[in-house]
Amino acid sequence: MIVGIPKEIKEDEYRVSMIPSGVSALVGRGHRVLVEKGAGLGCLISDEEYVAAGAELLDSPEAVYSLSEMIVKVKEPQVQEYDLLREGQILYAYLHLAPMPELTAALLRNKVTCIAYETIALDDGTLPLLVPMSQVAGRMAVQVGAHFLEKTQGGRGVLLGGVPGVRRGRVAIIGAGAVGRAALQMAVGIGADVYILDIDSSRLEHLDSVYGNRITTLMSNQENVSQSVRNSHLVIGSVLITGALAPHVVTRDMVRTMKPRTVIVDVAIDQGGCIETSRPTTHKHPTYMVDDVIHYCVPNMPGIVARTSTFALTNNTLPYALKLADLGFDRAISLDKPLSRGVNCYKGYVTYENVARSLNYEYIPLQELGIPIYDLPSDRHTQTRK
Ligand SMILES: NC(=O)C1=CN([C@@H]2O[C@H](COP(=O)(O)OP(=O)(O)OC[C@H]3O[C@@H](n4cnc5c(N)ncnc54)[C@H](O)[C@@H]3O)[C@@H](O)[C@H]2O)C=CC1
Ligand SMILES: CC(=O)C(=O)O
Repeated sequence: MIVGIPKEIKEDEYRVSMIPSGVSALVGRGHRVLVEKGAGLGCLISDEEYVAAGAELLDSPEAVYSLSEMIVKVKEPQVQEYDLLREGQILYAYLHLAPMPELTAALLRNKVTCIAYETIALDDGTLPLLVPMSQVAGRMAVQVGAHFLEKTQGGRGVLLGGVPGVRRGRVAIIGAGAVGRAALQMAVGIGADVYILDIDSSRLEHLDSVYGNRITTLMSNQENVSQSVRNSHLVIGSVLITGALAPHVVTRDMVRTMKPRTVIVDVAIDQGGCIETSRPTTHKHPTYMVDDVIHYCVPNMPGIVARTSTFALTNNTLPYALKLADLGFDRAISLDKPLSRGVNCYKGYVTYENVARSLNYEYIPLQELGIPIYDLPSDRHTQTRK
C-alpha cells in the first residue's frame, strides 16, 4: 500500500502522524511511505531521519494526497484539505465529526473511507487511540487551569495547592475517564481539594480505592454537578459519549453561580464541549470570558507538547496502520472488531451510529455496505445531544 504522511496544518498543531520507526516498519513489509517535506519538524524529526527510514519525501500536500492510498494524519482535515481527499482513499486520523457538519459533508461527498482514531474501541469500551492524548490533555488541564487562575492572566489569584493556614483551591473534574483520571493525578499531586464526578459508579469506586480520603468522588447528577461547579476554582470538563456530541452536563445557569475569575477547562470541546458556554479556541487565543468566568477550550491541547504527544500517539496508532496496509481495508476491518468500530464514513454513508444521530444522518452499518464484521459497534452509553 502507498501511505501518505502530510504535514499538519491546523493552527499550532506540531505533532506528526508517523515517526521514522513507523516508516521503517511499513517499508520493511513492502509498503511505500510518502512524507511531506518538513512534516516532522514541529516535533524535531528531520526530513533526513525519514529518508534514512525509507520514506520518499514530497514537496507538497497535493502530491502526498494524490499519490497515496491511505492518508495517516493527526487532526481532522482542514478546509484546504477537504478536496484533496478522494473516493475510496483511506483517511486514518482524529476526526471528531459530531460537532463538524461541514467536514462530515465534505468527507461524505468525496466518499472518503474514514477511520476515526477516537472511536476505535476495545470490547470493554477502552479507546486505545484516544487514551494517550487524553493522558496528555488531562495532565495539561490542571497545568493550564492553575496558570489562568493567576492574577496576571486575569484569574482570581488562587494557588490550587494553598499554603499552611490558607484553604486549598478546589478542583471539580466532571468525567472520570482517561482525561479525568490524568487530571486527578495532577490535581492531587499539587495538593488541591479535588472532587471527581461520573455516572459510572465502578469508576468512582476504583478511584476511591486508590486515593481514599484524599479526594471526593460524587455521582454525576444535576445537584452534585451544580454544587461542585459553584464551589470550585477550576472546573475540568472531561465527559465523553463515544462519537457523539458531548452532553451539556454543566449548564449556563451553573456557570453563572461560579465565583468571578475562576476557570473552566473544557477538554471535551473536540466533541462539542460538555459545558454549555464552551466554544472552541486556539493555542494563540486560548481563553474567553462568559459571566466573568475564564473559559479555556482548545481542541488540540496535546499539539503544543508535540514531542511527547507524537511518540505517545504513534505508539498506539502504528499497529492498526500496519494492519490496514498489510491486509487492505476490507480484510483488516472484517478481522479486527475494534478497528471496525473506528469506521465513521464509507462509500458516502455514515457508518457510526452516534455520529449519524448527532448530525441527523441515516446510520448505515458497515455490514449493509458489503463489509462482513462480527457485530455492530457497541457504545457504552446512549445519551446524546442533537
Ligand atoms: N481538547 C483536547 O485536546 C483533547 C480532548 N480530549 C477529549 O476529552 C474527552 C474525554 O476523553 P476521555 O477521558 O478519553 O474519555 P473516556 O471515555 O475515557 O471518559 C469519559 C467519561 O465520561 C463519563 N461520562 C459520560 N456521561 C457523563 C455525565 N453525564 N457526567 C459525568 N461523566 C460522564 C463516562 O462514564 C466516562 O468515564 C473526549 O471528548 C476526548 O476526545 C481528549 C484528548 C485531547
Ligand atoms: C484527541 C484529539 O483530538 C487530540 O489529541 O487533538
